[in-house]
Amino acid sequence: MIFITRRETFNAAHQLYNPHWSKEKNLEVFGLCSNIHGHNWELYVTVKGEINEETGFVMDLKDLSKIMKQEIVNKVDHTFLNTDVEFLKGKLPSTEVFAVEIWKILQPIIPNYCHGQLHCIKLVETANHFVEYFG
Ligand SMILES: Nc1nc2c(c(=O)[nH]1)N=C([C@H](O)[C@H](O)COP(=O)(O)OP(=O)(O)OP(=O)(O)O)CN2
Repeated sequence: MIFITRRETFNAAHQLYNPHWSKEKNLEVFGLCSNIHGHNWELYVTVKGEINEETGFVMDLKDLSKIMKQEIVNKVDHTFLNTDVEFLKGKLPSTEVFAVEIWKILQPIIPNYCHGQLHCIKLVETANHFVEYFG
């Protein structure tokens, strides 16, 4: 078993704000992140599998890049995650929630391109924190 990873980047704004709470409670829980603010996000997608003897690949990383762009990056780049993105509608787009929703989209698609499977979604929100989701 070997693990391969592709990185893509995008810019998007979000707001950590629970609409069922008062503005004061949101400020207390989320601090300044309860205001709309933007990030330069990094998305790492890791696929695990065996090496194909004919290609030397687990999966063509160009295919993985194409899938990440089509399914995720093109839908979130330069958006406001709370309202503009269909797959995040009605959700509080913390990095954790965002990573889980990305997994749900990519997990069934990867096996169409290779014998491998999705292993990890790593979503980097700032230079100092990131989330990893293994399904
Ligand atoms: N568990 C989570 N905690 C936090 C999330 C999150 O998605 N999941 N998000 C945020 C904010 O969006 C925020 O923008 C992060 O900003 P900040 O903490 O200022 O960023 P840094 O980590 O880069 O800065 P430090 O000064 O090192 O704290 C907050 N929490």
